[in-house]
Amino acid sequence: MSLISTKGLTLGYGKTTVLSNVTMSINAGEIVTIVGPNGSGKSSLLRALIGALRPAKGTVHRAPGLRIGYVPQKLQIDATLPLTVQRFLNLPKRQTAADVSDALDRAGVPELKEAQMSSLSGGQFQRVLLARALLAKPDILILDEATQGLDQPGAAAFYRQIEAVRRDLGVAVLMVSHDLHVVMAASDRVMCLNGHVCCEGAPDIVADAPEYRALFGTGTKGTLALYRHHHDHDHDHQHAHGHEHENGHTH
Ligand SMILES: Nc1ncnc2c1ncn2[C@@H]1O[C@H](COP(=O)(O)OP(=O)(O)OP(=O)(O)O)[C@@H](O)[C@H]1O
Repeated sequence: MSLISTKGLTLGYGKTTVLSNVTMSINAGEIVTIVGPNGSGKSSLLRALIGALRPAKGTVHRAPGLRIGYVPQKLQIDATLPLTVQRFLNLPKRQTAADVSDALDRAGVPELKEAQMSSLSGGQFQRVLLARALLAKPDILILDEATQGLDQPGAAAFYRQIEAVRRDLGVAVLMVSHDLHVVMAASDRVMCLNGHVCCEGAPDIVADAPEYRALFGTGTKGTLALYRHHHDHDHDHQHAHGHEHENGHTH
């Protein structure tokens, strides 16, 4: 059953198109990962899927009554504000103590309930954001580079937690990630974006993929489980890796 799908989805800001003609669908219980260079439209796609960005063209369809748990790439919290994890999880909607405990358990951080938000490590913070997303009792979790800033063991542990959540709750997971070697192992399907859907496929097929390396550089050669990459087109808008967004929108 399809939870979210798009047809001919084109996204842009003002006159600039950032993503063209995306047709995709996420089924119940699947783990799908979106990869792609900086500025390739990954976050924009997620924002369109959750309804926060209007399509320039095409459509987004969400199953009726669909509940989405969204984990943003970053969340700024005023460090001077005294705010415990428990209180944070009760914003903006009051939750039962049992639901808060259950969400923190599932996110793997039951001990953080009384901790100050400002005292959390990067990995702990992401798990609290995961707990917050779980409070929505989601059919699908949408995570935007949730492991950014975590070291490799931290990222791997986070993905194991996501897999456990999927196993226990049967939620679908759609995530953007740069941790390719970890992600490849954990995903049912991988979508590579570069202004359009560049390729899509099962991650477990290790292939020599020159086009993929052309996108991601060769620095990662040998450390990645590459997937088969059928490429039948050229890119007229390659983005440099590490590209800073011109409009001050940085991650
Ligand atoms: N609010 C906005 N207003 C104008 N342009 C935007 C806005 N948000 C994103 N963009 C631009 O759209 C393009 C795609 O951005 P997006 O954040 O979707 O890419 P991304 O693949 O998620 O990048 P990254 O890997 O760096 O997070 C970029 O060129 C970016 O500068």
